[in-house]
Amino acid sequence: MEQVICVEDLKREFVSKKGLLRREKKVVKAVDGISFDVKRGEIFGLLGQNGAGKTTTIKMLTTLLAPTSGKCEVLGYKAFGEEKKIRSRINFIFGGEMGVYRRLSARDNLRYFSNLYLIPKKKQDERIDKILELVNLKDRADDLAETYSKGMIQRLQIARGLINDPEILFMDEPTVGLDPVGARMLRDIIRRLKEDGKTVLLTTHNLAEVEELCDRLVIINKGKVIAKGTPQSIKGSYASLEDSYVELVKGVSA
Ligand SMILES: Nc1ncnc2c1ncn2[C@@H]1O[C@H](COP(=O)(O)OP(=O)(O)OP(=O)(O)O)[C@@H](O)[C@H]1O
Repeated sequence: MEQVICVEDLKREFVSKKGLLRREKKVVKAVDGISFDVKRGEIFGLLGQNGAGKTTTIKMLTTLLAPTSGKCEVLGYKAFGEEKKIRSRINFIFGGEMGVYRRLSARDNLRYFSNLYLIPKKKQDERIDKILELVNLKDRADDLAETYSKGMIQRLQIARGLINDPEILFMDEPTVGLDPVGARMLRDIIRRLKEDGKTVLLTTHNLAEVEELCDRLVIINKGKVIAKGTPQSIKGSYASLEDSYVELVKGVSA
């Protein structure tokens, strides 16, 4: 299978000033030499405790943040240096309620983002209808987003993330704050994206979700990879992936 993400010994440091006179430098190694790859069509999980370096990694992969060093390639191009070749072919969704206009309907939100991506007017209606259908928003497509539930807003965010028909969709905690029904609907959508041939890289703190959805995953802790493989291989002889995860994280923190 074709590799669409390749990360090797990737590092990102942040330097901040501390102390009363802000003369002391503090270096945070947010991502400290991680390596993994993602193949086309996979649902790939990026897991780790708060502050492990997940968002920093996603920002580098989505061309929003420059690495300090290491290899960070997406669709065969350098995420920093060749970002123009990547941007039109990927998209990302961050959990929470940012990224859509609440004073517009779902349809108008999607028209707006279609225009930003320079999607020809002729193609827009067909694509928007198809996406609204996929995320189960067709019935409410013309109501203002401010009247939507949290789950509907989250689905509208996914719709926004699909507007450029991306080959890779990055999702940072897509089911955060959703009730069980809403979260399940979202997982169904993610599975349908895979059936459609898309690659999905997601972060989540929900281990059952990872077990259910992900083909492979990597667990990072303090910027370093502590485990990678299929949910089954990481679970090993533990009763659940969660048990195995807790032991792994405890092991490196001891
Ligand atoms: N702009 C920044 N300046 C300084 N430190 C930063 C910056 N961005 C992130 N960090 C630090 O880098 C480390 C990794 O942060 P990151 O947001 O990548 O973690 P995360 O795994 O996404 O966490 P969470 O699950 O809480 O979202 C943390 O220690 C964080 O404080």
